[in-house]
Parts: sequence; C-alpha cells; structure tokens
Amino acid sequence: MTSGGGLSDPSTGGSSTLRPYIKRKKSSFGDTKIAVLGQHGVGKSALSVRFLTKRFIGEYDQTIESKYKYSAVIDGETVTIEVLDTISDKDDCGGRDDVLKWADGYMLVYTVVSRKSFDSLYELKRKIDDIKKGSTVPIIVVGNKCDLAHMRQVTREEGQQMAEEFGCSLVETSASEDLKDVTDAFFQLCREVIDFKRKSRSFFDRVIGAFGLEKS
Ligand SMILES: Nc1nc2c(ncn2[C@@H]2O[C@H](COP(=O)(O)OP(=O)(O)OP(=O)(O)O)[C@@H](O)[C@H]2O)c(=O)[nH]1
Repeated sequence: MTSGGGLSDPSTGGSSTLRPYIKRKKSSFGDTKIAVLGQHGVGKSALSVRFLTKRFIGEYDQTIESKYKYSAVIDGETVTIEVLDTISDKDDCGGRDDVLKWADGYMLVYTVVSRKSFDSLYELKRKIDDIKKGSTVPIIVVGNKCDLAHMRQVTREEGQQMAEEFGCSLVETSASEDLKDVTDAFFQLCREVIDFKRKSRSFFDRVIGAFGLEKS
C-alpha cells in the first residue's frame, strides 16, 4: 500500500497515486505514456479514474486536463504508466498536437450511445497518422457506456470494423458497471507500447550493429 492516500491492488500488482507523484523504479523502457482521447462526454475521465482507483465517480471537473502516474507489474516487469485524461475542445477529441506527440499509446474512446462520437475518431486517427508520420503506433479503440444497451447507436460489429481499419483491437467497456474490461483495455495498450518500444530498440540495435558501432 502506498503512503499519502495512495491506493494499491495486490491482485494486479498495481498501485496508484493521484498526485503528488511517488517515484518508483523505472522499467528499462521508461514510462508508458497513454493519452485518453475522444469527444466531450464519452467517459474519458470515468475510464481513467476507474482504472486508477477502481472506483466509478459519476461527475468530474470537465475543464482540467489531468495526468496521473500508476505503477503496475505487467508480465513480470514493473512499469510506470502515465495516463493523460485529455479535455475535448468542442469536437476535437482532445487531440492537440502536443498531446499526440507526447503519447506512446492512444486510447481512442467513443460511446456506443453516440454515433457522432464514433465518427469523430476517424479524423482523430488521421491526425495521429500525420503527427507520427504514418508509422504504426499502439492504439486501442474503446466503445464505452455499453451498459446503456437500450440507447445504443453503434453496434459492436461497427466498432470491430473500425478497429480493423485502424489495425488495432476493440474493447467495449462500461466504466460504471465493469472494472475488468476497463483494466484489460489499459493493460493491453500498455503491453502494446512496451512491445513497440522493444521492437524499435532491437531495430535500432541492428542498425548500430550494421555500422559496426557499439552503444556507450
Ligand atoms: N451509464 C454510463 N455513464 C457513464 C459511463 N462512463 C461515463 N459516464 C457518464 O458520462 C458522463 C461524462 O463522463 P466523463 O468521464 O466526464 O466524460 P469525458 O469524456 O471525460 O468528458 P469531457 O471531460 O467533457 O471531455 C458523466 O456523467 C459520467 O458519469 C458509463 O460507462 N456508463
């Protein structure tokens, strides 16, 4: 259990603190930076807070962008996860250039009760591709509020089709009803970020080796 009001979950090996940050031993790949993006009201804060504290809190201050640190053991390695809960300015999905440049992995959130929020992710994905110069980056598509089945506007199949187009996975979640899916979505994205960094590093090592250089 962390001190100073921090929370921990021995079952997942995770612990979180909602500011001030507690410094922990870093993994060899550095922090895993996750940006949570999507239109106003899709549940970005609800998902972030649910993941970090295991609790669903109904209402959030919608004017503050929040960055949290969370330590977790993923596949035997201690990983520090930074979660940036973005704020959406009108319809921009929180995808400011500086945010997109900062992140290692992107959680693209829509709500299954709003087609508009779903459609807006195509533009956001184009923006990510522009910023990352078209290279394949770790993304997960999240269809939130699936507890509101009677109001559904976007089917699971449509979500899956989007994920296929984006070359990533889809997870449907209910931040209010189901902790497991929320946790799985964050951990899956983190794994993909670590994997991505591992591959980038081994590619870099091969380039260094090809030039007969040694790392200092
Ligand atoms: N029924 C239901 N309501 C949810 C769920 N997730 C979030 N909400 C509600 O949806 C509303 C918006 O949630 P937020 O987490 O503030 O959404 P946001 O995307 O952070 O919104 P902005 O900060 O304005 O961009 C709140 O009233 C939440 O209680 C969910 O899974 N199910």
